[in-house]
Amino acid sequence: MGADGSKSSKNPAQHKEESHYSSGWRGFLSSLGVSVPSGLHIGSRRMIQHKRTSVPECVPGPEKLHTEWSLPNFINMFLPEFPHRNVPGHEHFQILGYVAKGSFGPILKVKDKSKQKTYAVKVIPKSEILRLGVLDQSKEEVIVQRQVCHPFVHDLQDCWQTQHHLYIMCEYCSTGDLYTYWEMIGQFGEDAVKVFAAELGSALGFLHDFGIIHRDIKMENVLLSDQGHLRLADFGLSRRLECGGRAFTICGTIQYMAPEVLSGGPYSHAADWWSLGILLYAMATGKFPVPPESDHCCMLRKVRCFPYEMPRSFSPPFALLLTELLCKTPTRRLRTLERLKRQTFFRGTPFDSQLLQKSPMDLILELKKRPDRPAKACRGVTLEPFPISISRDSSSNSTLRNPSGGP
Ligand SMILES: Nc1ncnc2c1ncn2[C@@H]1O[C@H](COP(=O)(O)OP(=O)(O)OP(=O)(O)O)[C@@H](O)[C@H]1O
Repeated sequence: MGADGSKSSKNPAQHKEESHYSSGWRGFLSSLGVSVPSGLHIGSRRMIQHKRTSVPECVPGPEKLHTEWSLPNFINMFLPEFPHRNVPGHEHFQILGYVAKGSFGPILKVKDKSKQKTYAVKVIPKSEILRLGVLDQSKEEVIVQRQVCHPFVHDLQDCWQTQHHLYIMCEYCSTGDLYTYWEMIGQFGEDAVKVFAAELGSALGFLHDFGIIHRDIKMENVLLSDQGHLRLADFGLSRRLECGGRAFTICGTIQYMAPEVLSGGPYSHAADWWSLGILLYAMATGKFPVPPESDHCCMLRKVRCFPYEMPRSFSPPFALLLTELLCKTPTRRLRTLERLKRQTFFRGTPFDSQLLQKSPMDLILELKKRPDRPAKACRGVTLEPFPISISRDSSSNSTLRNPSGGP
């Protein structure tokens, strides 16, 4: 399947290359004692988009990558962000299972034997990072996640590299992600949406004060604590942007991308607030205002034409909030936490992390007990109908390689 949910038109070389990775991954996971479901296709949606849009022709194939880089270089280029360790750590970690298919490699559930704690570890082949030209972005993910500490942001616990892989380890969230519950319930009432909006808005306000744009706000990246409260995760597309700075890279997940991102910029932190508006709209209605298109040009045309009128079922304060978030002109959009807090929709809502988390999210905890949850939660092992994608145009490659600023 392609990123648009349709059958992809891969040429034989692409098929060969993907099966190379899949079999490599199957071997790797099997060697760690993880059984891989036969339906699993480890060729991510992001990778398909990269191939189509941004891989320069001179990038060597995976076989060459292994032989062309001498071992010290293959390690040095990921230093100092990823300290080198010799083995994945069979003696330290017990692999408990497979969590999801990530964009670049699987996410595994592991137990630290000495601490008796459970973690989620993203295992990324270095060859994928180099093939897709996202070395700096992979470092940016851990630099950003190390810098931030906030009750609604998922913490980075550790990261390291071995000869061929990068490892990014976070605390394991047994409750899973918001997308799973959205799929189970179809839509959420405004009371639940309000709590998630306040928590996610608080996380965005905090990140933006640090100069960080997340760039991939979506339900799959909202993990939930044991009490069902929000933990924003996946900083794989985030970047630091100084006040007044602008970005140009077309990236994110297509149905959540702001018009100024889809058009190739310039854009800034306001783009995350648009994505928040899309997420809240989808939570409350069960569908996206504009369904995902196969490429960003089609999506941009649809977004530009769409009136973003709010359904009559929305309360007036909620409709007003979404109208302000889904404003196509970024400078007029609701784009600060202060302005979010002043919305009538949040009257009486305490924007304090402890007070927001005082009561458990009963709805989530009830849904967590439902027998159909495991089937919804393991969507990572099957092909998804939605595009969860990254798309970059060739002119924007330099932006990804220069995460600390500039176009
Ligand atoms: N710490 C965690 N605890 C529980 N589940 C997790 C954790 N981290 C990730 N997951 C699950 O794995 C999925 C993919 O994780 P993540 O988004 O970090 O990877 P990714 O490689 O960036 O993939 P994608 O491109 O799909 O966003 C999440 O949607 C979530 O369901």
